[in-house]
Amino acid sequence: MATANKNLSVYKKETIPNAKKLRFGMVVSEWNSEITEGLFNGSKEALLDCGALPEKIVRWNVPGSFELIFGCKKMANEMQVDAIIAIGSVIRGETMHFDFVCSAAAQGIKDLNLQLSVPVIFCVLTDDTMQQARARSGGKHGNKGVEAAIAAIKMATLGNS
Ligand SMILES: Nc1c(NC[C@H](O)[C@H](O)[C@H](O)CO)[nH]c(=O)[nH]c1=O
Ligand SMILES: CC(=O)[C@@H](O)COP(=O)(O)O
Repeated sequence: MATANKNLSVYKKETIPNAKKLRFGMVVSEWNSEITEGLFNGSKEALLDCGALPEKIVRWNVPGSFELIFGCKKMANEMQVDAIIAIGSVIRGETMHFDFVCSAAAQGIKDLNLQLSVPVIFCVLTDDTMQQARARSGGKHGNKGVEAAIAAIKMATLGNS
């Protein structure tokens, strides 16, 4: 199902475990900061809505989506967190760089989920246009940051119920 047929911000709160005991890491790319700040705000608001405590959410910034990989690895190794949300926005330009950054970020974060003991949630928008990115970071299609927050809670409590 394409995003266009699903609002990214919709969740049934009663089906989400309470997050009050959970600690979250959020690694945020500075590239396309209008978009990544929208993703971060949506994600943090959803975590708080589901019971997370502000003092149990730690944020680090990295230059771009490629650096999300090292930033998440460093956070997992140095901070006591139950899940990490990797937030980025890659928007196609004139060259193939888009393809390499998107692929590297996806593969790198996938690899972290194989290597680390904490889940790393892929909250990286990969859009052809700024319009598409705005639509998915709080616009008409909702906010992928919300979707990522719910995924983080579910993965942090996987197997507990
Ligand atoms: N063009 C975008 C980038 N490019 C930068 C890379 O992510 C990386 O920081 C650089 O290659 C140095 O290692 N990053 C994004 O997150 N979004 C883009 O649209
Ligand atoms: C995703 C990118 O790196 C891209 O936005 C950079 O733009 P360009 O391909 O025109 O150099």
